[in-house]
Amino acid sequence: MSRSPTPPTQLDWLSLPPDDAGAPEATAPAAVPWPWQIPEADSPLSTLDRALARFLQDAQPSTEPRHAWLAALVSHQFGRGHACLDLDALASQPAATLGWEPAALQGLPSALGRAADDLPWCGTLGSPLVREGQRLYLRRNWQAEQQIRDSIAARLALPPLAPAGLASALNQLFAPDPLVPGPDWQKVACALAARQRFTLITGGPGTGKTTTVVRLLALLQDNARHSPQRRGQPLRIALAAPTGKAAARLAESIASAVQRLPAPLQADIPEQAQTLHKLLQVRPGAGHQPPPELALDLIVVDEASMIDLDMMARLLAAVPPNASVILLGDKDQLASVEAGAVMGQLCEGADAGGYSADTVAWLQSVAAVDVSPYQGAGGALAQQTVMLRFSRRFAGDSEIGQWASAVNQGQMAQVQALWRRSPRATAAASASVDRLEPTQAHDPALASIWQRGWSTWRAWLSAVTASTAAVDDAQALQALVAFNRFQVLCAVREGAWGVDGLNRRIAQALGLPTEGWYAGRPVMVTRNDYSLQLMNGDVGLCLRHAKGLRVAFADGHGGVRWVQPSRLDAVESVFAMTVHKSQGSEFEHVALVLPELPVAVLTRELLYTGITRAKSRLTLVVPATPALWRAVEKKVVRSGGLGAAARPAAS
Ligand SMILES: Nc1ncnc2c1ncn2[C@@H]1O[C@H](COP(=O)(O)OP(=O)(O)OP(=O)(O)O)[C@@H](O)[C@H]1O
Repeated sequence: MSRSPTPPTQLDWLSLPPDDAGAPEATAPAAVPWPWQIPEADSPLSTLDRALARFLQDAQPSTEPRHAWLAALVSHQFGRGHACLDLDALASQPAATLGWEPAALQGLPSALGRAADDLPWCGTLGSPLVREGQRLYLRRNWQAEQQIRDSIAARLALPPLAPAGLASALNQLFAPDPLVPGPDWQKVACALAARQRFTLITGGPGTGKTTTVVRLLALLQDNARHSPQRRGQPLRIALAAPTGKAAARLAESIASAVQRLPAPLQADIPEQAQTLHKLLQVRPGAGHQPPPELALDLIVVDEASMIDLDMMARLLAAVPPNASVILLGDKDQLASVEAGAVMGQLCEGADAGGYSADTVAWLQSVAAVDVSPYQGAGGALAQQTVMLRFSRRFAGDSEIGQWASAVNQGQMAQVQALWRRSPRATAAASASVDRLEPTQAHDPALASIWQRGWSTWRAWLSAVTASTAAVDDAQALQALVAFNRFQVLCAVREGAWGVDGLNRRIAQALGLPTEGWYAGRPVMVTRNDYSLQLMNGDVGLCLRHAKGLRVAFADGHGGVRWVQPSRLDAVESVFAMTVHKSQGSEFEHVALVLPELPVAVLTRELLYTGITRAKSRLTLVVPATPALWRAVEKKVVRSGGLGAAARPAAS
């Protein structure tokens, strides 16, 4: 079989150094038999995984077949979102680690971990693979982790900031609330973020991440305006999020939280947020351009759980070393689509706190908050990590909150009790969580869920389609708001319970065409389009505009952008979307549809993310309950070196 040349993207992906920087020289292929013992067609290894192994073998032949296996497995794990191949996990739990069926595992050689000891493609300057302890990386992932760790450590090592009058400002902004149990974590988060240049704030929906940050920004700006060193100059602040939708939502929540501040504190808080792609000038196909140098004093990034390794490394490199970085997110949500679980790993241990005696004493003195029950041996990062625990959205006996918490904590008995307690979806329109166990995808009860979910939007649509008048901007915005109140979320794309099939059947149930452009068609952009300024995940509605059929997108500034359907080459109907795509969005009412079988992607994180997209109503569509139980049991573990265990011990 001929050895195919390596595509340029693969070199880029390995982060190989230039030819003269120590890269292994190509030599004739070794005379060892190619090590795959399973037919290519049945192998869970992709062409790319094999190509990488071949490339390395060609460049620097090894007589040990297990070396090629290791290289292919590192690539395989990268493709599954892991930052590295965890050799311990591979040895102890190969099936769970690789996600392979028993038949595929039979082809796997034994003692692969031992073969990693003399792997020829790692260990030298610029080598394509890097081993750190029991973790084997593609060099680029290792570099990204290093950059993230170094940048965070450098920020945490700077002398603490000491905004004047911090204690009184905190007291002014955070009045005691007897309804909130335990320490005032919002006040703690604000205090810690004011003292150091890197802070992680994690919390479930409605726990007050935005409110806290807005109060922090008010406090810091007030301080800056009164600081003689700054001569009245406010801080330069940027707000960002990984997707267009998340950025728009952040801007909206910030604007509304600013309104609730005392008037003198409202000045100089930005109300525009941008995507990380735009801020960091990431262009598809542009290769690895150096990150821009951002001129700012502080950046707040929301939905940080969606940020992958590469993007986080780029972000931290772009922010000046003495500027503050505040990451907001929910550590328990689905990790990024691309490799890494940066937020989840950096926040490991956040539940327990792990605050040092110094931090506990400092918080007591400056914020009058007692976090001594959360004292522990966390490292420097733990001192700057806060978990907000009280949800004002899902407080008390909120059923969605109970579902979210039981699923998140893997409490199977509680999930089963909640399931039994939920009424059938069509019976009680007032229940905040209801459920349906359809026997087949054409179950008429499903059609009634879709019709009821979009009833306001459909009424609006029939009224405008009955009229010959064109739709104006205000009407288009109303239509988008009405449409976005309800959303069907699926765990998978394919099959009867996946996005593709459901989109068609929902359109039929609503009496709409299943193909082509028509007034009322909701679409989602599936690829970033920089010329149209549309981002992957943006949702628009096709409507009858004065110039003909146009797709209306909210522009994020209270206006509408109209785009000709013919210019949109990467869109799909969006009655249903995957839970992955829904990250960063919320809807009044969510119908969460599970597949019949417990497929690999159906995990606790996916369920939790889907459930928490619902603001006031959740309809669970579960054709077979074992899939639900299995998902609750299945927690995703992504291998990587940013977790607490890999970080330096307590400082
Ligand atoms: N300390 C507080 N006092 C009063 N209301 C608060 C407080 N903190 C948050 N809220 C209210 O709770 C709701 C949720 O707060 P916020 O939007 O800040 O949470 P979040 O964690 O950013 O939510 P999301 O999950 O939407 O990102 C808002 O209506 C906000 O006004």
